[in-house]
Amino acid sequence: MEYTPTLRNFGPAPTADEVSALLEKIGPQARRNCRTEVYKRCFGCIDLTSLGATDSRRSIGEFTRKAIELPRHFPEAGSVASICVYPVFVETVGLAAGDSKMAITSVSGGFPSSQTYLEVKMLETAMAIENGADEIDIVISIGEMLDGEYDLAGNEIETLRAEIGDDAILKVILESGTLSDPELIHKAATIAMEAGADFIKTSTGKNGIAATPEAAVAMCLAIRQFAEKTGRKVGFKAAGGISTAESAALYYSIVEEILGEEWLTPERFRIGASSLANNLLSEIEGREIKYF
Ligand SMILES: O=C[C@H](O)COP(=O)(O)O
Repeated sequence: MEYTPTLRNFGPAPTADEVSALLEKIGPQARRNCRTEVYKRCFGCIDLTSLGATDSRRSIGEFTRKAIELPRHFPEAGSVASICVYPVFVETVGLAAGDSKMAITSVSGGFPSSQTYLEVKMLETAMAIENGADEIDIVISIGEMLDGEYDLAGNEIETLRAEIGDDAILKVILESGTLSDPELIHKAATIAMEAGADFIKTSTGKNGIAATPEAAVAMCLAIRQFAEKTGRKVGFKAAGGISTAESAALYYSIVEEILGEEWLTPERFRIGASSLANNLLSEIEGREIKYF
């Protein structure tokens, strides 16, 4: 596929000082948002994740059954947004989920390093969708981004977007902790959105520094600029190392402040997490819950 290198300027990247100032401003609201109503909304935005080396068809089947039964055990909390697994378990989730409407997210494209052939990324993605994935999470080519090979990084995403078409939601992970610099995170966000991402996502949770509030601010600003210029409202997914109810409320508050209420639904806001659900359930129920 031909890629036209068109890294357009949708708006300036924030400086580190601007990011800090915005976070300081958001702090009080984030503390006020540490309350049951917000925790419930965060719960409904979770991509409930199991991406372990020891995952098996048995363990993922059990994980899925527990996720499906959440609203029955915890009606106040309700359901999560999706279950997120490795592609080889998409079919397992689908079988265990039965007639439930639980969405299935599959990581793909050589997750978590993205270091494989584009053809392999395409085949892995096509197979995940064929097996029932509704949403695909891929990782931007981090090394190429660090080397300034922006067209190459964008080309890959665009090719995978074309492969997926409208068959699934595409989330692009920027691995913001590795990119580190707000300007580079902002650039990666823009490249991913231009190449067709439906969501941009902070981290894999597998490569050192995971989600940070600073990266979330840089990404949400890029989403806002992109929406203002193109009219397309790309979603934001915070993921990697998010385990406390307070941190979920902080990411919620960043989205609320920068993007507004219309982003605070599972259509535009997700939290990818393997160890957040019990803590949110405990806050919502007002007692310690160890369900997962
Ligand atoms: O995509 C989701 C992340 O891999 C979850 O990371 P976590 O296991 O640190 O919560």
